[in-house]
Amino acid sequence: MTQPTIREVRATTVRGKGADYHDQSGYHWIDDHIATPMSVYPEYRQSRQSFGLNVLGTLVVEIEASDGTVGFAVTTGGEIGAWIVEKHLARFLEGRPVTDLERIWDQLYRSTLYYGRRGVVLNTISGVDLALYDLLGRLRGEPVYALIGGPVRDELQFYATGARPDIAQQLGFIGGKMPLHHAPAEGQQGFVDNLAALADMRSRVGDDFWLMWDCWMSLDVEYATRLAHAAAEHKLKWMEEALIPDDYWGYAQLKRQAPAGMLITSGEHEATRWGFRQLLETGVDIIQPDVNWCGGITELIKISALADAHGTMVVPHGSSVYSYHFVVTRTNSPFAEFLMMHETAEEVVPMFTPLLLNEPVPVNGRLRVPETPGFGVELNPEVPRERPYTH
Ligand SMILES: C[C@H](O)[C@H](O)[C@@H](O)[C@@H](O)C(=O)O
Ligand SMILES: [Mg+2]
Repeated sequence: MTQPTIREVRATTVRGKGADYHDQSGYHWIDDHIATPMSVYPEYRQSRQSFGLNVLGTLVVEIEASDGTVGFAVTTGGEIGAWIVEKHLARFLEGRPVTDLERIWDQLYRSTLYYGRRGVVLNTISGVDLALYDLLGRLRGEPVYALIGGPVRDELQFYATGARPDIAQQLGFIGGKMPLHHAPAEGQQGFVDNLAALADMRSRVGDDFWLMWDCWMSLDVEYATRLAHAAAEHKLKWMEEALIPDDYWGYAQLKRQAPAGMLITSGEHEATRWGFRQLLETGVDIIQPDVNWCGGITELIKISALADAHGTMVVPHGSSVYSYHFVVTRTNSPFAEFLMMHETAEEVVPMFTPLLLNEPVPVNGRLRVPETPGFGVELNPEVPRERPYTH
């Protein structure tokens, strides 16, 4: 039986919410005075959108096979990603067998090295790789998790990221990760306010519920060390992405200086097996690649094996069905992240809403990954998309 080949690759864009989940309108906890590397500039402290966290928008990659079957994936990339797909990457896909995942990934990565290596280029390569897996699953009538080794557990368990870990606890999640609100530039008052917020949440959830901080690259080693030691009395479980991703030396020092028992984690803005090799060698306790940003499933399989050899857990940054199909197949990924995209983090809503139909969500903090072919989701036809470039 001849293998279907790739007939056409199409890149479209969406503005507002979707895969660029920071692109919210109106009040949203995810854009409310969260510490960032830009916090050194007072005018950019209140809103991450003010410095452009939502400029990219959503990229949708569709790949049509010779028999008319279409697979797709969504990621953060917008028009830049669409240009890269249509003007550069399409040539390595069209005409090739759908099963050529490794060869295609290698050519996409090598051919963009002179301007890629991570960031929006790897987001785009990830989107292509995920669309290929979705297409292969649809062609074979299999969920993606069945293509990459099959489930090692019956269901996933989740911690929730958002402003209300106390509500996440009531909803059945195993922990709550809060955004850190004040960076070093906000001085001692910011330090005190950070701790007060943690102490307050600890008083609401009791001693055993996991509480974590997401520091979103906003700290330096000295401040992070002091904050970690001060947070220990409130049983902070992990301090996430304290430093900028390139400061591997800082992560190694922070890991050495952190209180015994407190986990140091990072990785959502890292990409490829080479980037994660550097991060793993710092000794961090958990790496958190985003499968929509690190290179897709083809690359995350390699990253996960490297981590496993280091005895390091892989808990992918929340990316809806794309991480669920991966996490359910890996023994060193014992739980997953669910990002609370409800504006006050008080309800469970689909992460990429309203972009996808049939997007599953955890119930009581747990989820059985659907057996539907591919990633099991469809594009919502009511969400307008544009195709800014063709080839
Ligand atoms: C909540 C964090 O500030 C980010 O918005 C989030 O995308 C990411 O860091 C996470 O770990 O969920
Ligand atoms: Mg994070």
